[in-house]
Amino acid sequence: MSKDFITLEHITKSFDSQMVLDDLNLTIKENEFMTLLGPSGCGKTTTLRLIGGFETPDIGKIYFDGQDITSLAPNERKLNTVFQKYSLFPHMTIAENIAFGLKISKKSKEYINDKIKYALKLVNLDGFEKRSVDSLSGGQQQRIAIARAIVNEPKVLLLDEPLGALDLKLRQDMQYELIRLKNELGITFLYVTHDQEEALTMSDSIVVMNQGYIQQIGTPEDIYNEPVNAFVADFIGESNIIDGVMIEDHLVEILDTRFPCVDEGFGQNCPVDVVIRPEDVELVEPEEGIIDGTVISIIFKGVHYEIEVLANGFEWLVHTTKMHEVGSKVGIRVIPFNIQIMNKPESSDEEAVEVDA
Ligand SMILES: Nc1ncnc2c1ncn2[C@@H]1O[C@H](COP(=O)(O)OP(=O)(O)OP(=O)(O)O)[C@@H](O)[C@H]1O
Repeated sequence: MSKDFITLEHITKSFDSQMVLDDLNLTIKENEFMTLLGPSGCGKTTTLRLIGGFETPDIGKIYFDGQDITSLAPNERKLNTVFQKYSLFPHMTIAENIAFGLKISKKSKEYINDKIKYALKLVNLDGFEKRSVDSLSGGQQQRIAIARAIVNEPKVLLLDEPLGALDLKLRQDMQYELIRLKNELGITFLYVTHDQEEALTMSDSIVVMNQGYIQQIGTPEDIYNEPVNAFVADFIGESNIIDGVMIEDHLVEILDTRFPCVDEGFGQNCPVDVVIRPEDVELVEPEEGIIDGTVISIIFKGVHYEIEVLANGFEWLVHTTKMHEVGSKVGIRVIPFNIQIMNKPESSDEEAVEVDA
């Protein structure tokens, strides 16, 4: 198991009396690719900027490899940050851009030239030294920004939506490049995105945030398959989220219908949130399922059809490879294992969730 590398302890941060982070605790392991994921304004960038040294916490401590770095300036931390706007210097060549940090730290010409070659090779842009910034595509510029960060040999790369400006195909290519870089260089990555698919693809672990609180920390599989609450389930992938009542262990009632499930220990007649993924809903002949409904819309999505079925007043989202017709009657079946039961939040305010990082 890798050692703890960056630790945030009881971090609180406000701007203009607005609390943005409230008692945030987080540990990032060495060589981990950790992603902060959450809706706009939930505090992801602020968390990254605190670690990078661009903001100071009101309360709390930040440790890097055992050392308290809370009050160190950004250039005194062995971290490099790549922001969404890659901020290359337009009047410099690619080589000059990459060399910028190394020149400031007064490295020899030979060392700098070797590093430029090495970094360009790593980001698959060999031979681009003399090119101007203008002559590069957005994706190539982004790769140069990453190369510029890498030559400083940071132990940690902080990436704030670094692929946000790229089109889908380039994003996907760059996602693979970043994973490759992480594996080749053994750098610890802290990555910020609001794109759940990107987070699921790239991360060793995902931190789901909402309104300044951590909702869940886990592997992509954990977060997708075992969301701790309806917010996480809704944010990560599509879901049917339905009010329910736990009748007893292994039996939940939703939409006036009883569904067998595998959960237990909620107590009798406990109100719960029931989450069912669209790919886990099976459409069968009427009366062969647990509940009957009518197909109200069908969209072809390439790999599957996205179908809405109205059953007992609820519009079920279903992903299936089988064709159906709008207006047809269907039965809905869900195997007990695919029904996730969650406690309802205690109040409408988002609650902090105790997590083991
Ligand atoms: N320097 C600042 N001054 C005042 N308010 C700020 C400042 N920086 C951030 N905030 C506020 O703090 C909250 C969290 O911002 P933050 O940028 O951390 O969110 P985020 O999750 O990264 O959002 P996004 O995905 O939109 O970038 C927002 O309400 C934002 O307006």
